[in-house]
Amino acid sequence: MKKGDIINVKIDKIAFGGEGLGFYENLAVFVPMSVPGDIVKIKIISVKKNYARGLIEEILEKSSGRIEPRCKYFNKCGGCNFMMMDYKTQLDCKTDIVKNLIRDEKVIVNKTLGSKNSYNYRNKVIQPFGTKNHKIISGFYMKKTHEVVDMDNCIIQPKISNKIIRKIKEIAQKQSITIYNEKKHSGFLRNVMVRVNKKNEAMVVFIINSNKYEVLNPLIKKLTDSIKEIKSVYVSFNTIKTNVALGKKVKRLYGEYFLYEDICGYKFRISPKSFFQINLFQTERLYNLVLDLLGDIKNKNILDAYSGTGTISTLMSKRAKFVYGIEMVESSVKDAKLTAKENSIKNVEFITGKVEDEIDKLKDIDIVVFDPPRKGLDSSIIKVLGKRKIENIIYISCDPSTFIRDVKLLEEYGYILEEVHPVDMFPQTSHIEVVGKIRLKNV
Ligand SMILES: C[S@@+](CC[C@H](N)C(=O)[O-])C[C@H]1O[C@@H](n2cnc3c(N)ncnc32)[C@H](O)[C@@H]1O
Repeated sequence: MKKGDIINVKIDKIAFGGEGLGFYENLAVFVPMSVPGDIVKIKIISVKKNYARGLIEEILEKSSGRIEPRCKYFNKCGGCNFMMMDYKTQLDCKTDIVKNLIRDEKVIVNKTLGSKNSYNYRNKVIQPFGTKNHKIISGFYMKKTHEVVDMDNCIIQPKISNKIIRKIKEIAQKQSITIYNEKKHSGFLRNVMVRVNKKNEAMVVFIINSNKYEVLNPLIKKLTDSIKEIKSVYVSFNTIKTNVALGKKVKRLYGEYFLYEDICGYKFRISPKSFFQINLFQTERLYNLVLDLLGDIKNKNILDAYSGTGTISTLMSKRAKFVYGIEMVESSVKDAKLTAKENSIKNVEFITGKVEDEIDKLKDIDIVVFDPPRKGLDSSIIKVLGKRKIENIIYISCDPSTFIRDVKLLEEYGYILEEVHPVDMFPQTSHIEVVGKIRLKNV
């Protein structure tokens, strides 16, 4: 096989990362945007020793799970790479991907817990601005480029987020606000972040390429006058050449300091820089699943490692003897401490720092709940777990590949993975969240 060849292939399943996988003369062929059961005519774009990749030229036979994507930007944007599958097929594919990664009959892999709202769920969005024919546009970057797709309505975002961003573009255009040019590193307005809570209240953060924000004042006045759901406006200063949207410093320019969010009966504060789960309905289910997997913890000291704004710590505190939270983002820890105070919770302590630096200092831990970022656990943490022989671990992961890597390393120290629950936090996309229950052998 060589680049440029046109072949027909039947898609058997979806591989980790979201691409369809079929076989052609025993060679694995990956096909983006395909659905299991599709028969597709593809053009080969690369050939390696053990596999090839090809792009769909024509769908010869449609899978029964294939649907017409509801988003008009689907072909350009690339963010929702599962939107051409019906929701049941998306969930089945996610379960299958996790099973294929784990490849161990002894581990129970449960069916993926689906989301009631598979659209309009994404309560935090950051969009870059751009210009096209002198018109201000915003959206997401076109697949594998830094070119902004001009988008007025992203259907996985809440309607209010779309409305706010449309209004910002309209006002910014009238007020001749300049837009950041990545290549020249010039222009003022870089991105906007909108966070929305269950009550449909919004926080808007303008990310600017300047240390002076005053030019935003008339825009904010017009925006907040016309959209009453906006409860808080911040500016974030980001004057360096970087792909990271938010700058280090933020300043409140209008309204409240926080948004409040209700989760399982507790009120949590959300600040501009704090991590907060992006699909709220599923978050409650995720957290309840964690509580179920923990079982009876009334005599247990628990560590909530990577605790964010202290959501899981707070929920566990009701049942546990004591809970420690470790989190490196200061504003998140501040939010967590205030939540504990406001809810009169006495049996929690939040520590600002890196998990890898702090975990071994806590000597009385019975159980650990990990919820790390995509890169998973630092190898030094695995070594501490090996030495300390923690009886139970709950591991929440937004990247099953690093989750499996860490599980394999823990197995060398006598831990076993008992069960895994995929939870669909990110409908329409190939992203998968899993919760694993891990325990020490013979305990
Ligand atoms: C996936 S979030 C989980 C937050 C929280 N459990 C929740 O459900 O909202 C991961 C968190 O880990 C924090 N973080 C990333 N690396 C860290 C590290 N090395 N040590 C401590 N916290 C870290 C991030 O700031 C973020 O708040």
